[in-house]
Amino acid sequence: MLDISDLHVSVDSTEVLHDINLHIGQGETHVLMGPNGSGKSTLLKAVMGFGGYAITAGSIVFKGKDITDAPIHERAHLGIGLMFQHPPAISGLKLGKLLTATSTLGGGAIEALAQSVNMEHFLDRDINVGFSGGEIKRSEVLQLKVQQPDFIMLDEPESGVDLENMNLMGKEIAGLLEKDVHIVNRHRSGLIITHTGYILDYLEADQGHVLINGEIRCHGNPREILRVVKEKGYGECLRCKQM
Ligand SMILES: Nc1ncnc2c1ncn2[C@@H]1O[C@H](COP(=O)(O)OP(=O)(O)OP(=O)(O)O)[C@@H](O)[C@H]1O
Repeated sequence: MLDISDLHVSVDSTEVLHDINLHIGQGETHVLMGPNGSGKSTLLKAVMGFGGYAITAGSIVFKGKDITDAPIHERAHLGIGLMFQHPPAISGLKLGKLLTATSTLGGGAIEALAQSVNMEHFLDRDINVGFSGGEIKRSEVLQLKVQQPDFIMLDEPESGVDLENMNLMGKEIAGLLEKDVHIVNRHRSGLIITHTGYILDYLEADQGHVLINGEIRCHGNPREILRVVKEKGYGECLRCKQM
C-alpha cells in the first residue's frame, strides 16, 4: 500500500530524515518507535504532504501512485489519514461542520459516530478550542471514523488519555484498522507512533521500526523491540542487525 524509498526530508533547510525506506503492505499495521526528536512525526507529516516538510530526495508511492509531490488534499482523497499528536485549535469552525464537509455521510450518521466515541456534545463546539487532552484524541478518532481512510497514521494515540478512554480509543483504532478481519481480507493499513506501546494491548502490529537521529536503525517484532528498549534503552537498537 505504501512504499517509501530512499526518502530525505528537510525542515527549515535542516535535513531531519535521512534515507528512509519503508514498505507497508495492505492490511498491515506497523509501529514506529524512537527517542524524542528522532523524526517520527516528521515522517508522518511528510507522508501526509504538509508544507514545510521538503522532500529533497527519494519517493513516496501510495497504492501504486507516486505522491512524492502531490498536494495534501490529493493524498487525503487517495485515502491517507492522520491523527495528529498536537492538532491545531480552530476558532470559528465547528467540529460538526468539518465532519460534514469532509464526508458524504448525512447528519444522522455523523451523530451516531460521534456518540460511539462520546463526542456528540462536541459537534457544536469550535474544533479543539478548550478541549481536554483526551477530548482532542477522541475528536481525532471521530474525524478518522468519518473520513474512513485506507491508510491511517496515528501519532502517539495514547498520550494524555486516561485508562478508561484508552480502552475506548484502543478498541476504536483496532476497529478502524479492521483487526477483526483476517489480514488477507483487510483493506486498511496503519502506521502508529508509540512510546509506551499501550496501543499494542488492543491490536497486533505486524512490524516495528526504530527511528534514531532521522534514520531507521532497526526492524522487528514491536513487542520485542519495546522489551529491549525498556531493558537496555535505544542504544541497543543501534547495534541491531535486523536491517
Ligand atoms: N518546523 C520545524 N522547525 C525546526 N525544527 C523542526 C521543525 N519540525 C521538526 N523539527 C525538528 O526535527 C526534529 C524531529 O522532530 P519530530 O517532531 O519529527 O520528532 P519525534 O521523533 O516525533 O519526537 P517526539 O517523540 O518528541 O514527539 C526535532 O529536532 C525537531 O525540533
